[in-house]
Amino acid sequence: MHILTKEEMKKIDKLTSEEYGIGSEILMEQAGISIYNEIIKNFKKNTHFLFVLGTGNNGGDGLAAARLLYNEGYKNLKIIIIGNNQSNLFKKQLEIIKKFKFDNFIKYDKNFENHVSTADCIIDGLIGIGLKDDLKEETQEVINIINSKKRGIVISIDIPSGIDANTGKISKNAIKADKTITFGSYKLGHIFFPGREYSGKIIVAPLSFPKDLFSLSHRELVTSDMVKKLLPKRPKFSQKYDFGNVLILAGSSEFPGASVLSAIGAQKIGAGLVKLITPSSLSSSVLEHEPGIIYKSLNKNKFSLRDIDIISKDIKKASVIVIGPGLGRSNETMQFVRNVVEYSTSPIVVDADALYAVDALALRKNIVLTPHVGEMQRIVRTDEIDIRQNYDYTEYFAKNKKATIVFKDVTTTITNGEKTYFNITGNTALSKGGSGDLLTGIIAGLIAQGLNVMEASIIASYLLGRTAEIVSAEKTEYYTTPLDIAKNLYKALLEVINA
Ligand SMILES: NC(=O)C1=CN([C@@H]2O[C@H](COP(=O)(O)OP(=O)(O)OC[C@H]3O[C@@H](n4cnc5c(N)ncnc54)[C@H](O)[C@@H]3O)[C@@H](O)[C@H]2O)[C@@H](O)CC1
Ligand SMILES: [K+]
Repeated sequence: MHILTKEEMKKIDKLTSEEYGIGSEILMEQAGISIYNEIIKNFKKNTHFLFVLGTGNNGGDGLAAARLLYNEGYKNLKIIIIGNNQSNLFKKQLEIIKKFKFDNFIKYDKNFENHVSTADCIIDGLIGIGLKDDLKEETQEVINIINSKKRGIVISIDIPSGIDANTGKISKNAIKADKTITFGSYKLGHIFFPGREYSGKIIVAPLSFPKDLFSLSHRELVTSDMVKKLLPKRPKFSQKYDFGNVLILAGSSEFPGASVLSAIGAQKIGAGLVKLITPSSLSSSVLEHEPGIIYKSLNKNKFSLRDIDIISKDIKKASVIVIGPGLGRSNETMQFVRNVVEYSTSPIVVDADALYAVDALALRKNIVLTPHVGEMQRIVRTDEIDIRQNYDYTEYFAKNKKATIVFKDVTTTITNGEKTYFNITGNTALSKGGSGDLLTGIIAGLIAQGLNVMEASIIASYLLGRTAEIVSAEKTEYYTTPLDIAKNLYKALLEVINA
């Protein structure tokens, strides 16, 4: 599913009308029908509805839905219109609903609170993708009353009013919806916080938009279907060398655990051979978890420059390298990282401490950087931009550095600067030390099986998040650890494969 900016949505709207002859009036009627259909599935005819509408096309959709309900015998409907500048389509919808003899329009006055608190269902059609600048005071007030006095269910049309469709940011205030019915496809504001939270459950009504038009967006949501299609094949006539060779250069005497999780991740996702080389022997516990992993310790505290000579054969043999988890950040180790990246031509997953060397690395498209929020903010070297709210900056950075980035956050951004995928599976069970190391290993294990770095990152992010959801449904988000997730990865895999 493509994820659109408001500009892209407007362009698709325009092309649907101009190139395909399906005009905005038809689309608005369809929007109304899709809201109507969602409502009649869930509410009886005696339900008390309050439609709170602006005067743009978002409000027009609301009028269409209200009229359809009224016509079908839903008589307890009140409509309140906020604002003056009526769009042409809004005016038309207003004329139509009046022809149906609907006249229960209420004014915005001191009784508004009462209308809000007695409604079983409030439909928010104040503002959609047409939000401009900061919310006007009156609109802020209306939203405040709805959020604080509502008793019933709140359904937003297209996007909760007050949420910027391009960023998910709140403009002064925004409706907290239980459900949002959007049109054509997701907008970016639905998947970035706080918009994602304010949207509640999101339903996408396709309307008559031609599917081909959505490809004008280079951004997509990672879905189970997508993951299923991308999963590497495991032909019967094969052997371990067909599933690739993962080399993990990770760990130190100070941080021996991270490398273990990376190695387990690579093994559990199906890599043919996983070799973990660590400086310290403290990571040998990996063998208790997965004796199939090849483990080698250099019997020292941390990697340093000359270690490249000892492992050069391994580097040549590797179909993919992981470098970073638990390395520490000493100068010598950073030099080691730089040398490995220069020496190898294979795909490399650069994570954690190795990201500290990023400025000095010769990056290329088959190098994946996997920063979390703090690391990402640091590697883009600017405090002026809140990187969590500026996916386009992450895209720009990837393009500029010619690398692939997996920016791990509640909404994970996977981008090479040309195509971008957002993953929204996962929960707070992942906000724990070690889950990034596990992800890194899973990405590498998938690359080893022949996927490109983008494909591997898409699948790994989805599966990690989905497994966290499945495991914590049983064990809670408090209790679930990266090792639990690693051991249960098969559950998300089965879910995807059997879907
Ligand atoms: N784009 C499409 O293809 C389709 C769009 N439709 C609807 O049309 C909407 C977009 O319509 P419009 O472009 O008319 O815009 P909107 O209706 O989303 O927004 C304009 C309205 O919001 C008010 N507004 C904007 N900024 C404000 C602020 N800061 N404070 C207070 N009020 C503010 C304006 O006064 C106006 O009443 C979509 O969200 C969707 O609901 C649907 O009819 C289906 C098809
Ligand atoms: K809205």
